[in-house]
Formats: sequence, C-alpha cells, structure tokens
Amino acid sequence: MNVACIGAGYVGSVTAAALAVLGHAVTIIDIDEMKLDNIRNGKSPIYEPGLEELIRKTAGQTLSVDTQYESVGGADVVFICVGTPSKADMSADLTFVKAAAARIGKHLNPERYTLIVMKSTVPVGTTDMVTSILEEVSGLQAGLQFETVSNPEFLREGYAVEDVFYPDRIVVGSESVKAEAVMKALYLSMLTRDVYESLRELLPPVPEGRPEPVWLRTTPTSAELIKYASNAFLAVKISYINEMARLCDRLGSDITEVAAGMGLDSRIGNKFLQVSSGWSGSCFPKDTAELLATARKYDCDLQIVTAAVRANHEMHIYCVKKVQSKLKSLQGKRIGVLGLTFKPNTDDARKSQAEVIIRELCELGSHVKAHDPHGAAMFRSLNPDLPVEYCDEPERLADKADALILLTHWDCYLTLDWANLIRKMRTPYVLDTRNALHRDEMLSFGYDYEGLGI
Ligand SMILES: NC(=O)c1ccc[n+]([C@@H]2O[C@H](COP(=O)([O-])OP(=O)(O)OC[C@H]3O[C@@H](n4cnc5c(N)ncnc54)[C@H](O)[C@@H]3O)[C@@H](O)[C@H]2O)c1
Ligand SMILES: O=c1ccn([C@@H]2O[C@H](COP(=O)(O)OP(=O)(O)O[C@H]3O[C@H](CO)[C@@H](O)[C@H](O)[C@H]3O)[C@@H](O)[C@H]2O)c(=O)[nH]1
Repeated sequence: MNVACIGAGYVGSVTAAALAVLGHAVTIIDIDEMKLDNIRNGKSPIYEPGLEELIRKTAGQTLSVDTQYESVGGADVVFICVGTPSKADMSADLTFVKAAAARIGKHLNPERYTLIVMKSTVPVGTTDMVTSILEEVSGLQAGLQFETVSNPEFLREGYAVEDVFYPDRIVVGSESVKAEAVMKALYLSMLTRDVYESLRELLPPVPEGRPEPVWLRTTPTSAELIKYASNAFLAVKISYINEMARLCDRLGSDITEVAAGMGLDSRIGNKFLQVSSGWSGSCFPKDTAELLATARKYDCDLQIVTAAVRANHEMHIYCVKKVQSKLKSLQGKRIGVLGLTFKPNTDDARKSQAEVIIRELCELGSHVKAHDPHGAAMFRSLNPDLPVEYCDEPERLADKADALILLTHWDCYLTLDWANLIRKMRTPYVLDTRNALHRDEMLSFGYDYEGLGI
C-alpha cells in the first residue's frame, strides 16, 4: 500500500520504517528538515535501538521523505503521528494535529479513497474533529473519498521496534467496515507474522510469551479513551508500588520481595512493579494530566488518577529528602546524578524525573554534576536554566562528591568500576532509585548505600 506518515518522531519514524520493511511504499512527512535529512541518509532521527537498521535497509527504496505533503495525494493511508504536548492548563495541545489535518486536507485526492489514521494520543472526540477539518479544507465528504480512524499507539520507547512488530493489540476505532478492511490489509503482516521469518536478520526475536496480536474494533471515542485509560492505569500501578516502597523503608522490609510476591498473582502480574523515583517521560505525565482535564470538563472526579499523580510528585521529592536527611543539609554539597532520560535506552529527556529532582537539589543549594549516555543534549536544551555541570564521563561525577544518585538504570552505570569509584568521593553515599545495583557488593566496597524500600 502507499502510506504517508506525518511526523518523524518516536512514533512516526518507527511506524514508517516498520511498514517500509514490510514492503509498503512509505513517505515520512515532517516540518523538521534535519530529521528528514537523517532518514534520507539512512540514519535514525532519534536514539531508538534497532531503528537505524530498519531505516538503512529501506531509505531511498520503500522509505522516502517529504516536507510538502505532496505524497498525501497518492496515499491509501495517511498516519497522523505529530506531538500532543500539554498546554499551560495541562490539557492536550492539539495545535500540531490541527495543522497537520489542514495540510492533509489540502492534498486529499478526490479521485481516490484515502484513510486518515489518528495515531497520536488525542482526547476523546479529536478524530471526529479531524474529520470536520478535512471536510472543510478539502471540500470532500467523509465516508466517500476519505474516512478517519482512531488507531492509538502503545509502543514503549527503548523497545519501540519490538512493540511495533509484536504489539499486544491493535485497536481500531471506526464505525466503517471499509476503513477496518483497509487497516486489516495494512497490518496483515503484523497480525499473521507471515513474512517475519524472511526478515529474521532485521527484526527483534519474538518477545517471550507474546502471542499474535488481538484485533479490537471499537468506536473512535472508545479507542481514544483506551489509550489514556491504559497509560493512567500503568501510572497508578507504579505509584502504588512506589508507595509500598516508602512503607517498606519505614518497616525495614524489602519491596523487591513484596513486589515479587505480589507479581506471582496472575491477576496482578509482575510487570510495572519496578520501584523508581517516580514515573516520568513524554507520555505518562501529559496523558494523566489530559485524562484529568477531560474528566474535569465532564464534571467527573477521578480520585485514583489524581492521587497517583500527587503520589508520583511526592516520590520525586522523597528521593531528594532521603539524600538531604543523609547529608544533613544540601547546602554546598556536591551531588552527582547518573541518568537524565526518563528510562534507559532512549535519548528522550522530556519531562524526566531528573528535571524535578535536580531542580529541587539546586534550590536547596547543591552543586549538581550530571551524566547521561544519550540524553544529556536534549535534557540541557529543555532545561537551559538549570545550573548543572554536564560531564562526558560518568566517573567524573564521583570527584569529591558527597553523594551519587542513580536515577536511570542504564547498563553503563551498572557496570561502572564501583570498587574504585569510592576513592574519589568525599562521602561515599549512593542512592540507587532503581534498586539496580547489588546492595551487598556496594556495602562490601564501603559505600553507604541506600535503595528505595530495601
Ligand atoms: N513517544 C512515545 O513513546 C509514544 C508512544 C505512543 C504514543 N505516543 C503519542 O504519539 C504522538 C507523537 O509522539 P512522539 O513522541 O513521536 O512525538 P515527537 O515530538 O517525537 O514527534 C512528533 C513529530 O511531528 C513533527 N510535526 C509537528 N507538526 C507537524 C506538522 N504540521 N507536519 C509534519 N510534521 C509535524 C515534529 O517535527 C516531530 O518530528 C503523541 O501524541 C504521543 O503522545 C507517543
Ligand atoms: O515498573 C516500572 C515501569 C516503568 N517505570 C517508569 O515509568 C515511566 C514510563 O515507562 P514506560 O511505560 O516503559 O515508558 P514509555 O516509553 O513512556 O511508554 C509508556 O507510554 C507510551 C506513550 O503513550 C505508551 O505507548 C506505552 O505503552 C507506555 O508504557 C518511566 O519513567 C519508567 O522508568 C517505573 O518506574 N517502574
């Protein structure tokens, strides 16, 4: 099929590259020339494991780029994958979606049927709003020359390639039988995995225990809400385990054992029970905020999501307080922060926990040095006001440090030469917010080591 993908970010570039590998003729359209130049040259516009290989294989063949939306006219399917960040009032900002819809509308071809797919995470009713924009701009009638569907994306950064080829479910929000049939044809290879064997070199292996995806057709509004309800549920789950970790700190019990015991109940499951300084990133914070904004608009009080958001902020601050109580005061203290991205294996530093935690440390008078293997540049550009000393080598953070805080459990931090690093520190305190280092080993090296809830 001919596919146009609007947006070359974390969702658009992976979706487009995956479809191109599966043999569709895909054009990525973005307003960011630099991202398109990268793709044109076979390079990934973002740091995402496995993506560059897909782009290198397809660039100039089944994968092309465009800034002008010309390819919309020849497309069977057009994906909208632009950003939906938070506005000042914390509801979703649909500026990019509306702009993309207006430009698609200008290029819709009256001679053919085009399916416009809403992949961005958007509030309930947005797919219908896009239909209206398309009708107004193109002068065409929805249901005849074009239709829209909601098809939310559930990929995780760092595992995006795996998640796109092996999704748990494909949700298609549409009342139209024709639109559903087009979507099924487009996703056929992902549903059956029929050609995966021939692409073995490029594709990640089937994740253990992940069966072929479930195809779920719903109304557009249900599809839109499934996305927000899923993200908020996962956020609640993490807030819950983090709250239990705080209780374990008081009780002197071990959250690792508690989480393992809980996770053995198949109704609970063992995923998303990993303790942290709080969930963060480019999705959970904005999506929980938008869900609450929607609920407010409809006069509905979502107490659990509200509590999860509040508990999450408190978890960030709890980590700072742990360091503060250990060092007595943070005034003038030298703190090293390991990890600026919201989780490992991504360069995405949008709304990462590091932002809140470092800001608080600085406000309390600390001098902060920080390192991240892939996310320092983005973190720095998003937080130009933070007086952080960025280091290229993580070892430099230990120089005369009063404390090291492990925020993101990148592999390179787990394999640091911890036995020798301690000699550089002024006081050997380590707060491991992911419980990712070996406690007994750290204690044997002489560290004053703390995790969360252990
Ligand atoms: N990042 C994730 O892990 C993830 C996962 C699932 C869903 N989502 C959702 O998908 C959407 C995209 O997220 P993302 O992280 O890929 O965003 P992103 O910011 O990484 O990428 C968006 C891209 O859209 C481009 N763009 C903006 N306006 C445009 C326009 N008018 N025409 C063409 N291009 C335009 C931007 O230049 C940018 O490259 C959001 O709604 C997000 O909530 C994200
Ligand atoms: O047990 C856990 C799991 C995650 N996290 C944190 O939670 C945040 C989000 O993690 P994750 O969900 O892995 O990352 P995302 O890439 O933001 O993916 C989420 O957000 C995407 C965008 O909407 C969705 O598509 C995905 O399904 C959803 O998992 C990060 O700060 C993680 O460190 C924890 O603290 N403990």
